[in-house]
Amino acid sequence: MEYNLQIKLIHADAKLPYRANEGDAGLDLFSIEEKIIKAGEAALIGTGIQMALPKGTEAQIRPRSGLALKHAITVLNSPGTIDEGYRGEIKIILINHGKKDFKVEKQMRIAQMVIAPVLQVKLEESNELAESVRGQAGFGSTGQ
Ligand SMILES: O=c1ccn([C@H]2C[C@H](O)[C@@H](COP(=O)(O)OP(=O)(O)OP(=O)(O)O)O2)c(=O)[nH]1
Ligand SMILES: [Mg+2]
Repeated sequence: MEYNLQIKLIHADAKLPYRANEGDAGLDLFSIEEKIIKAGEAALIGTGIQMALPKGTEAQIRPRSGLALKHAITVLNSPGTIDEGYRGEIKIILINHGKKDFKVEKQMRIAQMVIAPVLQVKLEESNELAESVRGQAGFGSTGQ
């Protein structure tokens, strides 16, 4: 099934998210800013877009592997969460894990977003939890 994703361009340099190939999960997001991110530092970069996500979905902001591999540039809060009801500008927190400064250019594709379904749950406080085979074992309990 196809859902409509409304996008509003709010800046002269803003571009619609870019799907490189039909069927790709990720829609690339463009920077509207030119900014140098110093080695080891993070920066908030504007995309110049606002969105109205389809009901029952979120957008996940993820790094682009090419930027990560070639320049050690990634998304600090990956995956960033865009809530369904958020109508502000989508912004990306990039971090430079490399040893060299990195220049973000205007209209550079800096991250990608994946639209994903969100289960709406009703919270139910309970003293007795449904039993499971794993129980409380975790954090390496099954070995290497
Ligand atoms: O990478 C991101 C992450 C978030 N947001 C926007 C959309 C999201 O719906 C809102 C809040 O994000 P989040 O819930 O991650 O941040 P918070 O620190 O919990 O802020 P809030 O108290 O506003 O929920 O900020 C972005 O534009 N980019
Ligand atoms: Mg929040």
